[in-house]
Amino acid sequence: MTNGGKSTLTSRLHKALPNCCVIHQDDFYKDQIAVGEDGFKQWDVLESLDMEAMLSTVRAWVKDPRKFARAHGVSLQPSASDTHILLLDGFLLYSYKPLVDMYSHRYFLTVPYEECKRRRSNRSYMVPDPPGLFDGHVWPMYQKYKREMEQDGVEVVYLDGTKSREELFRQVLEDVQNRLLNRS
Ligand SMILES: Nc1ncnc2c1ncn2[C@@H]1O[C@H](COP(=O)(O)OP(=O)(O)OP(=O)(O)O)[C@@H](O)[C@H]1O
Ligand SMILES: NC(=O)c1ccc[n+]([C@@H]2O[C@H](CO)[C@@H](O)[C@H]2O)c1
Repeated sequence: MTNGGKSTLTSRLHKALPNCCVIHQDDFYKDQIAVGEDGFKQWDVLESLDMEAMLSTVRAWVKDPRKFARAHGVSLQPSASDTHILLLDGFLLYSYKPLVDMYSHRYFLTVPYEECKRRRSNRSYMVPDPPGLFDGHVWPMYQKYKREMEQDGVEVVYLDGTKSREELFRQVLEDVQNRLLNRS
């Protein structure tokens, strides 16, 4: 969800994991964002993101992670490990069918409504939120997509975004490391 702490956690994991690349969904916003029936620019709908371009970027990593890492300035471990990790950071990652089944791990950070609204009110996006956007658009869209995701049976590991940054980082790092070990 918005302001759950995704970018903060992603950045920590990126630094800690070897051979690790990151793709941010926010980098795939279209140039033109439509105005909806709710009267707001539709920042929080899937149609405002160029998901085909994001999918192509993910596929480029899948095809050749080394080449992808080099092209994105990620330094690779010269030695043994042939494990490559791609982190995706985004608020609508589990609502775009072509990507959903490609993930090996799915995490979902949540915070209560009040905390989400409080954090959001302290943020300054490239385009500032107009008055009423949170309750009139952001929150209802969050609820809609989350409901659809659950109805579609997409399995995610929910993370409590009110935990400290350190605790969240440790929890996910441990989980990822365990899964990587169990895989081999
Ligand atoms: N574990 C945490 N505890 C308290 N505050 C946090 C925590 N993680 C992040 N924050 C703060 O919450 C705000 C949102 O964090 P962040 O940018 O990581 O969220 P996000 O989910 O990527 O947001 P969005 O995608 O909606 O822009 C920031 O001000 C950040 O410093
Ligand atoms: N990245 C942007 O340009 C931008 C502009 C306006 C609003 N947002 C918000 O970012 C969140 C996703 O990270 C969504 O909730 C958007 O409303 C982003």
